[in-house]
Amino acid sequence: MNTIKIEDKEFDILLENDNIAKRTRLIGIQINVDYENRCPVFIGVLNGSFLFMADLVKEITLPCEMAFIRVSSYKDTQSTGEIKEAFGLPGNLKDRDIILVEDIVDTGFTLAYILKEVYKQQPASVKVCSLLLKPEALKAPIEELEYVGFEVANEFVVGYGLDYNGLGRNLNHIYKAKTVASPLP
Ligand SMILES: O=P(O)(O)OC[C@H]1O[C@H](OP(=O)(O)OP(=O)(O)O)[C@H](O)[C@@H]1O
Ligand SMILES: Nc1nc2[nH]cnc2c(=O)[nH]1
Repeated sequence: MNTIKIEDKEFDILLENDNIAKRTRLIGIQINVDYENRCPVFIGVLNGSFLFMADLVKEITLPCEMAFIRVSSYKDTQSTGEIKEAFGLPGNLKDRDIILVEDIVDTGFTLAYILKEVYKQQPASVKVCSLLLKPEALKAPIEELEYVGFEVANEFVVGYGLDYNGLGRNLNHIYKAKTVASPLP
């Protein structure tokens, strides 16, 4: 199906699962080469990364460890902005090679927060592997962003782990929100 509807919103297909699988395989091969003779720790950022993380690590032939973290956002009572909190970050990352796995990097705020937390533990190295990147939405460059599956336009996407109002994470393909044509003047 090339067009789907989730609640009030229509989506067009953007990336078919075959295409995602091929790109994931290539990224896995590259990581196997880059981390030869090392034992990286893959840290998936929940919820969105769960399918990509699962498919990616199946391509990894190195000895490696895995963990998942969850980042929550909430507003502080002093109205000084949004505060994030990370749950589940392993506490033994000193001198380890870390690969953070994301489904999407949009503004980059989530990743900036996670990177700050990870560096507190003095890891040997930190790289980021994200299936999707929205270059036009990124607020500041992320030098750790080493592996990117696909660059996408600044449009809302859903499927293969990514949700719309909690729905659509189970979709096999990735879809983009249909733009509503503005009425003629
Ligand atoms: O670059 P940013 O603008 O910070 O956006 C990227 C983050 O947004 C999504 O997570 P979300 O907070 O929606 O949680 P989810 O993974 O549970 O859907 C996605 O999984 C990234 O972690
Ligand atoms: N589902 C979804 N989550 C996001 N988080 C940041 N950008 C997006 C997006 O385009 N789609």
